[in-house]
Amino acid sequence: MSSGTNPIDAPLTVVVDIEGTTSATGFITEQLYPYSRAHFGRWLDEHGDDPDVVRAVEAVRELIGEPDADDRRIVEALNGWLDRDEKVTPLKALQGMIWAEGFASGELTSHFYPDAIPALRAWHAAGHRLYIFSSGSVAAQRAWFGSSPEGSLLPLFSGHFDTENAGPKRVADSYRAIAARIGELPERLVFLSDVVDELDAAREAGWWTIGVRRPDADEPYYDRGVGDHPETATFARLDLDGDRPILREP
Ligand SMILES: CSCCC(=O)C(=O)COP(=O)(O)O
Ligand SMILES: [Mg+2]
Repeated sequence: MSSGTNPIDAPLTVVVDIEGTTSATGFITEQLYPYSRAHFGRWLDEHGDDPDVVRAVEAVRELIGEPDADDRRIVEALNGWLDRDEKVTPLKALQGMIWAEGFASGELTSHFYPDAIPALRAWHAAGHRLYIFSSGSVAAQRAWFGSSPEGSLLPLFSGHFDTENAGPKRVADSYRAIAARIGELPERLVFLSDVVDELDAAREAGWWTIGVRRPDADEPYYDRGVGDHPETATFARLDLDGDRPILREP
């Protein structure tokens, strides 16, 4: 993919995580998770023939090793993963479909830290390409960023990556796949996340990393910290003007 690679003096490309980075984990676990829990059964009833739902249900059956699992058992498995906040791809796929409906009807709203939207807008205006890499599915990402309190932020983004189209977030090959997909050299890519294992994986792939540690983050994320990655509580400190990201003094 070197033909699509940005020139070395082009602005750095920024890839952001959502939960714990642009947005509060507690908001997602307290608003979005219960909403999906309340709607899994209805969704399978009403959309069971939709090819995306069929694919997700088959993936659940395979993961739980029960090829004949009925809808009741599928919902039970989904809720079990939700209870343990396991970022399982078919769970995230079904949540994304359900949340998209919730956002469209106005039942759901999204949350962004006060520094996140101004920084994303400024980086975009300065010519940085922006992408999202989240365990939340692409459908969930589009619904979330499409319904921000300041209107749709989707025009700011050049693309979306999730565990289905890129791979697990704690695996370096997922970051290599993203770099290849967007035609960018690893040293031109900056990843922002609250999870140290994700930051480690991105760095292993040759990316710059910034650990985002929000003061209001729930345990265990805040307590785990971001290891030896540069750390900030706010996007406002991030200077992307040079050939590497720099954190300004707070
Ligand atoms: C609002 S998008 C969906 C959020 C979600 O379900 C999730 O698991 C987010 O995890 P992240 O990788 O963004 O920390
Ligand atoms: Mg996160």
